[in-house]
Amino acid sequence: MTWEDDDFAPESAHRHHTRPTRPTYIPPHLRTINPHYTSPPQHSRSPYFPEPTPFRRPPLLNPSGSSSSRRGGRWRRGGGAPRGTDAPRRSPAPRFLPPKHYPYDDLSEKLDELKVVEEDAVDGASSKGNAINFEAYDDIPVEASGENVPEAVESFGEIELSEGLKENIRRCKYAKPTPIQKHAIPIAVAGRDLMACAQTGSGKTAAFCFPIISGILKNENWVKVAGSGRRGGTRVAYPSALILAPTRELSCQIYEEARKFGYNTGVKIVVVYGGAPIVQQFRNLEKGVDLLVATPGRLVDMIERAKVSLSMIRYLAIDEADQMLDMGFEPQIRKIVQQNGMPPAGKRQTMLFSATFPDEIQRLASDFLSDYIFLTVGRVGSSTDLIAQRIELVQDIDKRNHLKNILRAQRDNEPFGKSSLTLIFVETKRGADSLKHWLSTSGFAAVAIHGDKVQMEREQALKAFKRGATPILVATDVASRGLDIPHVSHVINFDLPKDIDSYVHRIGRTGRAGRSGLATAFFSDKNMPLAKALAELMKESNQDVPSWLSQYAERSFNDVGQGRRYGGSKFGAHDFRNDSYIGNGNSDYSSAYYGGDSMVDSHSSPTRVGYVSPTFGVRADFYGPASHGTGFGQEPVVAGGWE
Ligand SMILES: Nc1ncnc2c1ncn2[C@@H]1O[C@H](COP(=O)(O)OP(=O)(O)OP(=O)(O)O)[C@@H](O)[C@H]1O
Repeated sequence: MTWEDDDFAPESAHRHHTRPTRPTYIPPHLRTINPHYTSPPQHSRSPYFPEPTPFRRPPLLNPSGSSSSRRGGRWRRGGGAPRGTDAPRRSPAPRFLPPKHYPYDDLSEKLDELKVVEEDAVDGASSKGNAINFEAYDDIPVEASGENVPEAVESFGEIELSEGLKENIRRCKYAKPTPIQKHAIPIAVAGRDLMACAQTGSGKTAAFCFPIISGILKNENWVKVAGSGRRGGTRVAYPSALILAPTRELSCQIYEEARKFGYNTGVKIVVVYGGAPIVQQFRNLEKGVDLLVATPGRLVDMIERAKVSLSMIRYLAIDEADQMLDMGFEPQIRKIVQQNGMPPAGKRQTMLFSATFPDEIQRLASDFLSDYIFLTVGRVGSSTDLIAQRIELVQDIDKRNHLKNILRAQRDNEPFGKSSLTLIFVETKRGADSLKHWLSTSGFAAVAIHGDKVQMEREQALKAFKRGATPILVATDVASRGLDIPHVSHVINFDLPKDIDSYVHRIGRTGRAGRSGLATAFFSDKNMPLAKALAELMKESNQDVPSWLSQYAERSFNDVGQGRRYGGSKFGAHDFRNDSYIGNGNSDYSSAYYGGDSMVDSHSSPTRVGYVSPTFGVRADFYGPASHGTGFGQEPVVAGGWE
């Protein structure tokens, strides 16, 4: 079984992480409400990103369990277990009580906020365009380390991209680069290897596609040699660029995006992924391919059948790179990158992207890179501040009713006839089918997607969801990464994942590209070990942490230690190379800037000073037609919303 065929159940390789001390980054739109933030705001808060309304409902636990989200940041080691009746009575334990009263009014408030955001025009931009709200932040933490880091740019015009690509960027209505694009594209265009981290929905796909497509176009002679040829009677594809992604759906999405960017340029783009008829994919390859997008399992299959050769690869991009190198899939990636004739690091250009990048994975990944630059835009492993997060204490037995009530409240609150989309994550494939069935019989049109579904079913489910025909999608983690579905306004973690990175990616299916989003999680006693990481993440994202969660966080830390399996903080991940350099006198690495305060490590010299300014926010267009349609003779793309 290949890994794109399976759901992701991160049972292994969870490791210990330490969290560097950094001043808390407060986005401008929240600064006025943070009592600890001293610098004055640089500009008035954007009307399009209103302050999250604090959730006023008291937590569903006994009143003795009070703690402040702002005060709950100190974790003590040691101590006894709170679970079960044998727990030592050191302090009053927060008790799970069945929810008596659901905070639906809060939910309505949040959804109201979202609607305001969605309805307002941004800078007079067309509701159909990909208008970016550049006032969403005026600064964002950026860290770039490595030697001779190329300068960031403020506009696409400043970057040496091929003309055909620039034309397509205009067609896509990408008026300005997003922060990750401002930094990553110049680095990549300069031919440097790159390990890049940026928050979910912040435009990483274009950040690796643009340099690759431009590079292919600039090296047309190379392209002529690549493409396809014959070996021993069979036709072999010789792509010059390879993009690897973990799931079939994400591969297809990247392919569609790349096709938009490569439109009318002559760059041949092909996708291969498991579950779809291989013969058709052979045929596509035989027509020649410059840029191949692939899932690892199907690609290995193609290589073994001598349908693809990697010997001409010049550009390699791995999306969701941390996941691609975690969970036992590393051998498959090594096989592709190191054992099948691909030019070695240094002879090819390698770019790794993700929103989360733990040190251990960085260490593994560095095998594939040469003299690379480590770039983080936004806090690594952090969720975007555009997502309002709610954590509710709900026991397993109560979850379905609780969900039904939330969905009902949401539906009652829909003013436009067409519902916004709700993505519900569950733990197991069977759980997904069962919940989908129950929702359908309870009057909520739902579809399910998971690794046991045949590809056709997966595609149909996703399509129905995107169109809004079935506005609820119940999914396992197979849908947690990368998928860009613009109208997802609410992500519900019916079952919380076991590690915090999965949570970050799951909730990142909303609040994308500058839009606001809402993420609700049902926290049951099973999730106790995730409490600490969850509370920290919420604090990092300027969310109000329920006092009961802060209490659990302290307890789970004491009981479970920092086991990575259940979270283990990865926040503030940084170039792991700095760890080894600190103290040995090497000063080549590291610069880090958070909000207004530069934090230059005394052991290192800065390679870049300043903020990304301005940054990024797309005018949300909930109920409009496809906002990503290219309008130049292509099928609507995957990211097209209501197709
Ligand atoms: N410069 C830009 N201007 C306008 N829209 C953009 C720009 N760059 C990207 N987008 C849009 O932003 C959305 C999110 O981009 P993308 O899917 O690449 O995010 P991501 O960072 O890869 O997210 P994830 O971490 O979830 O994979 C897409 O709909 C994309 O079309």
